[in-house]
Amino acid sequence: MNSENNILLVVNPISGDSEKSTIITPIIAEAENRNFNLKIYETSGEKDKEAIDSIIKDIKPSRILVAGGDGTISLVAQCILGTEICLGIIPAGSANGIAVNFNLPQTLPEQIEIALSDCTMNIDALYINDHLCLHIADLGINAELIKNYETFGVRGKLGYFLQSIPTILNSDSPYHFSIETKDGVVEDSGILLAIANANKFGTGATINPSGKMNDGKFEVLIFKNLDFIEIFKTMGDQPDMSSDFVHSISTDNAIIRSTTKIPFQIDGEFIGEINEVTVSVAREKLLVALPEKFCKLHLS
Ligand SMILES: Nc1ncnc2c1ncn2[C@@H]1O[C@H](COP(=O)(O)OP(=O)(O)OP(=O)(O)O)[C@@H](O)[C@H]1O
Repeated sequence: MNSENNILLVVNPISGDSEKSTIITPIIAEAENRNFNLKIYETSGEKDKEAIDSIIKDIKPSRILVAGGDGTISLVAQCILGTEICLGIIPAGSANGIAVNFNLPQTLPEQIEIALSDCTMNIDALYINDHLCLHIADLGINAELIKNYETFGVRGKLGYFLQSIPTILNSDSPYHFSIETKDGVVEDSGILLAIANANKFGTGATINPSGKMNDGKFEVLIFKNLDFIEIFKTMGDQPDMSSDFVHSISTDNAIIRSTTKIPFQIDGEFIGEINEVTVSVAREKLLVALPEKFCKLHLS
């Protein structure tokens, strides 16, 4: 049984290269306003999961707020998946792909309001080769870009931009993929294969407009080429992309194979170069506090 008034705030002090006191102080004030008992845990990068599991056991929070990036959100999600503990997101990372997907507002007071609100939804999580995925994983040119970005030294959007052209020029794509689902095996080739639980990347590009995060399914999307007109369309919320540009398969289970090893990333973290990926929807859901508009769209 969770203690309704106990709330945990998990802060990653290094995420997004930003000072966190400007986030923590207003959260402390709002928790006092609402008579919550707030405990703060600062991540160290070492054994954080064990430490958070132990605090959860100890104070039985009804909610955990995360002030960090996608990596910290994923860490907390692993601790609370399948429980009644609600996740509240205060985006404070470099890319914030998960927050962008949920259309979280830009200002801190609005973010705190949503993170503490009763507008909650149980969302799907995916297991991909034993890693948890809440957002989007992909094989190909985007993962290659993330790998190059991580070793480049220039952070933020400029770093991605500076890496994008050499990455495209030096890429081994197109790659050949075989996608096995319960409906059979599909063969296709492309520059990028995305496994999408969510709708859009942290850049705002909507690659999976019809995907729902609470339908027990995910989409495998094979992008065939670098068609700049089609890529431009993804900047809208409901892009009507040509089937010559993207091939979409909706499923709850898949094994994806390729003839060569391909760069692979999950939720913005470069995993390595691999040629086989097994994906399934987790039986347990993740309870998240979200903007009303997002919940309405997904529950309609
Ligand atoms: N105190 C710390 N010192 C060094 N590294 C830390 C510390 N706390 C957490 N980390 C590391 O931070 C990483 C997670 O960062 P996170 O994803 O939250 O932020 P980000 O990378 O800036 O944002 P995003 O994932 O949105 O791009 C993990 O690798 C974790 O081990």
